[in-house]
Amino acid sequence: MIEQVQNPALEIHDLTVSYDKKPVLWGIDLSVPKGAIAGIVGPNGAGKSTLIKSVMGLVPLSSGYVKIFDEELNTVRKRVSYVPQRESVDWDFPASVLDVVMMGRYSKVGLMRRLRKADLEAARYALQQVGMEKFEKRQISQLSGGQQQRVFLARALTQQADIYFMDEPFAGVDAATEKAIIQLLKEMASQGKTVIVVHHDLQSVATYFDWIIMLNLRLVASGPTEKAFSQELLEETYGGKLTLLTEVGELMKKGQYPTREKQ
Ligand SMILES: Nc1ncnc2c1ncn2[C@@H]1O[C@H](COP(=O)(O)OP(=O)(O)OP(=O)(O)O)[C@@H](O)[C@H]1O
Repeated sequence: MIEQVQNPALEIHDLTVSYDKKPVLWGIDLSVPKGAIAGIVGPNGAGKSTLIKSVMGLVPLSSGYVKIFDEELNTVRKRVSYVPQRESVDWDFPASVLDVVMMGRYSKVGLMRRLRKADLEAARYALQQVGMEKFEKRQISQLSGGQQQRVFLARALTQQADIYFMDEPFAGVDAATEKAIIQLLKEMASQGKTVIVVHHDLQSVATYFDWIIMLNLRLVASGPTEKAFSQELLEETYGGKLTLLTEVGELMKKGQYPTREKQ
């Protein structure tokens, strides 16, 4: 089930990516509508992070192309924000919370311009949005995992981008933080921003995302969650190995699976 959309926020065409000549993504063709909150799901090693990295130009493409708002990445870079996996960052780097969030402004205003009072205000506002305003002077090495994730999100928010790519923003955060983050992402989407998130928890897919990308080396599905998030396609994506799949499938059959409308 692969639904293509007109005038998409993200378009990926015939994308193949290999590491050491071994393909990890194969012939991916998909598009994501503007204003969607899209989840990328698939088993470990399915190529989810690689998909985001290839969109961000961080890994070379063996074939294909990526367009964001119908443009090459370099043309629209200021409209794009990327939140990498928390583990991929050196959190021992000596910087305060405010420093890190202010760094987000550089991608908006350009490296050559000095940051102004308005940038400081934008950074503080972003910290408020993620409930971290009291921590602005704290060294980032002295934060918990969930607090680091919030700071990361605040940094992304200050970029005031139109499309956000986030690699597992809920990894290692507590339930309250996860709720706060998803609320914020939904607000962003309701303002027309497009949010694309690598996600692991299948139980929350239907409540979090209105678009779903199911991946396992090849693209299994890309479409509205209510159409694409089916037992059959889940089995195709995960090879039917997870017992969770059966549980999710049973709930869906009984009509008990939560949907965004019911939330
Ligand atoms: N820099 C790299 N060099 C070589 N192989 C890599 C590299 N990065 C990832 N891989 C391999 O590419 C495949 C896809 O990795 P990727 O991190 O994109 O998967 P993922 O779906 O995000 O996995 P996970 O759910 O475990 O985070 C895996 O087999 C991984 O071992």
